[in-house]
Amino acid sequence: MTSRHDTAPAAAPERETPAAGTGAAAGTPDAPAPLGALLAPVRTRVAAATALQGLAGALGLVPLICVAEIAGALLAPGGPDTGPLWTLVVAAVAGAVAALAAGAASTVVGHLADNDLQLSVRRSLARRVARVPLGWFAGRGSGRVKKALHDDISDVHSLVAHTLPDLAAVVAVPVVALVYLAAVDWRLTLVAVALVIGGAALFARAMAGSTAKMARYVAAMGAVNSAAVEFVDGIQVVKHFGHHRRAHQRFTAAADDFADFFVSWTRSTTPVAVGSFLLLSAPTVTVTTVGAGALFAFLGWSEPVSIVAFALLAPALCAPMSAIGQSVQQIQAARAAAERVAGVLAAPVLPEGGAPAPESARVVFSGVRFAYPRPEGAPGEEEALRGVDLVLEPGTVTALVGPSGAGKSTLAALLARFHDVTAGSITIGGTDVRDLATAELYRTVGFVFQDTRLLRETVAANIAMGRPGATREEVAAAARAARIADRIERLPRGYDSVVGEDAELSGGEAQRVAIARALLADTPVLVLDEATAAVDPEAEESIQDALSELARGRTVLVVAHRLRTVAGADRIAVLDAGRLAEIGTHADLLARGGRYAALWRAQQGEGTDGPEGSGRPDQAARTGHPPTDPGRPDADRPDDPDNPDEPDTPDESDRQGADR
Ligand SMILES: Nc1ncnc2c1ncn2[C@@H]1O[C@H](COP(=O)(O)OP(=O)(O)OP(=O)(O)O)[C@@H](O)[C@H]1O
Repeated sequence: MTSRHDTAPAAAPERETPAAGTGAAAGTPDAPAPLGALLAPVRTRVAAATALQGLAGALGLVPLICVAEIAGALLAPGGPDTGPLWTLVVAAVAGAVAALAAGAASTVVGHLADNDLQLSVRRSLARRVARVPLGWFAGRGSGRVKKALHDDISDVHSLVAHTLPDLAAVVAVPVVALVYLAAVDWRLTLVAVALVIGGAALFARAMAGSTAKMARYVAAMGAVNSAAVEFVDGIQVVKHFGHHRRAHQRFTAAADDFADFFVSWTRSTTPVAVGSFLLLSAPTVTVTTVGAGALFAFLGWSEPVSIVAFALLAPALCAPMSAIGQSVQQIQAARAAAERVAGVLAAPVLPEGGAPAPESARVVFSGVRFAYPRPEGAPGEEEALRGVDLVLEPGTVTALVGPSGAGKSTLAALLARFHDVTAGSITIGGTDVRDLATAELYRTVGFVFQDTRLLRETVAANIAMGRPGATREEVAAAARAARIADRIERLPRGYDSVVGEDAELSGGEAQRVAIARALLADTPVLVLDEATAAVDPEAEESIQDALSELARGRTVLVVAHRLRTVAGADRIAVLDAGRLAEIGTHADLLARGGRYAALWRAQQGEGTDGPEGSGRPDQAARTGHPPTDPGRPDADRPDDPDNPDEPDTPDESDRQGADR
């Protein structure tokens, strides 16, 4: 196919705004750190909120300063000076009111900025997530998006709306207090500062090596968690095989190890940490400075009245110390959160084309190669598909079979563009799937996979997702065709029952709702993953009937793990180690005596055939297609590769370019 795509990497990463429209790519040398990039759109307002909170903290000291000044005026050595009294009272009240107003303004500005930031980040995430390949979600994508949208944004919220403004107050309050107290009495100020320095030094000692100790703490906690999960998750196996004592011992050993480490850590740090908190506590600072003030007054070094200022304001010097530790932790959490958000915002997206709807439903896989993206730093690259050529003719059912890991699901997922091919191309009606807009692609290709997800909406809405605007009659007709209408009508509110609330559907029922959705979507091309491996025979029968209905008249690619369910397909393509090994009808392939015949015999031997154990594929019921050739003798004995009556069909794999 077109050379443009032949050299294009899978899902050519197209970098978008890394963080809320900042226009710089995180991770590049000149890019701002993710947190800076994330906050850029609201930087001015965050700065304003921070400044206002700092101002509020400083203004909050004004009443205390005024009280100290009033005391100074009333206790003046030459007798009470009532002159500045009213001015000081007014200043105290004005300071208190202004502090409240600045604090409130900071809260409003900070929260509005945070609100806009959350909205823009969530929108950016939603835009990005809508354009990443569906295959991205199969990895760790869903969890990452959930964390980015919820937990990480809440960490950034704490930073913008609370931590940064509070940090400003934490810095402004001691600075203003220090300046005022130094002006009142520098000797007493030195005493207070000595306490702060002593407390901070002890705190630093208590925290020495805390990074390594924290890592050990996390590891020990992780060991307890995994032992607990292993114990609970594997309880059935463990009990069955009589290993409960060993599993229990592993859990208690991990818990003991954690407890021992924690006790030794706290034992070594507690005395120093407690000393630090004692030195920095308000009673210690007050008692010490007041005591020192009394001594200094006795020695004639200080005015006795300055004791009042220190009694009121010295605690403000060290009160914020504990808040700083907490703020630093929150900033670290927000930085990590911003990195994760930037990671999701930088997820590779699928480039889209604008080609018109394909004119036919003929699908051509041409030299398709694909390797899953490896996690960063992981060595090597193993191809899941190594050059597959395959044509799906309109209106036919093609089954993909082969051993586990052969690449069946991968090939099917590429047609639904869960990923883009690494090399080669996939066309529908001659148009490369990469040239179609996503909406056009999904109007053309429908899929029903084993892992069915229904939204927490009404059953009708879940089915109508296949065709927005479908009438209730159309929804009900699709449900009938998908053999799920009876079950829906028995729900408390019928089609208006909400999935997960009053519509608790089993896996097989959810599967049929998905089939009804696909029926309503009425796409000319369908990708089906055999979906009946885990359901009981009755449900399997219903699902197969529904699938047969769905397959009628479309170009269908069905991934099959159990051969009997697809023995009636128009063609069966056998994949092996990422290559097309054989292709033909069930009868052709049995006659060929190759890999398919071996797989078929192996599955017969496993007795996986159930009622069809005789080897008679119930062709019409399985795929909605008539048997390949009901008149042929082998139609009655398709499992017999040695059937002498089997016509020697040409090996279609040669035409399909198999075994490249
Ligand atoms: N998300 C993924 N990331 C990395 N490698 C993957 C991923 N999914 C599948 N693979 C690998 O790609 C190869 C083909 O897997 P695929 O699921 O397509 O095989 P399959 O034939 O459908 O197997 P099964 O019958 O067991 O479902 C395997 O080696 C598998 O380990």
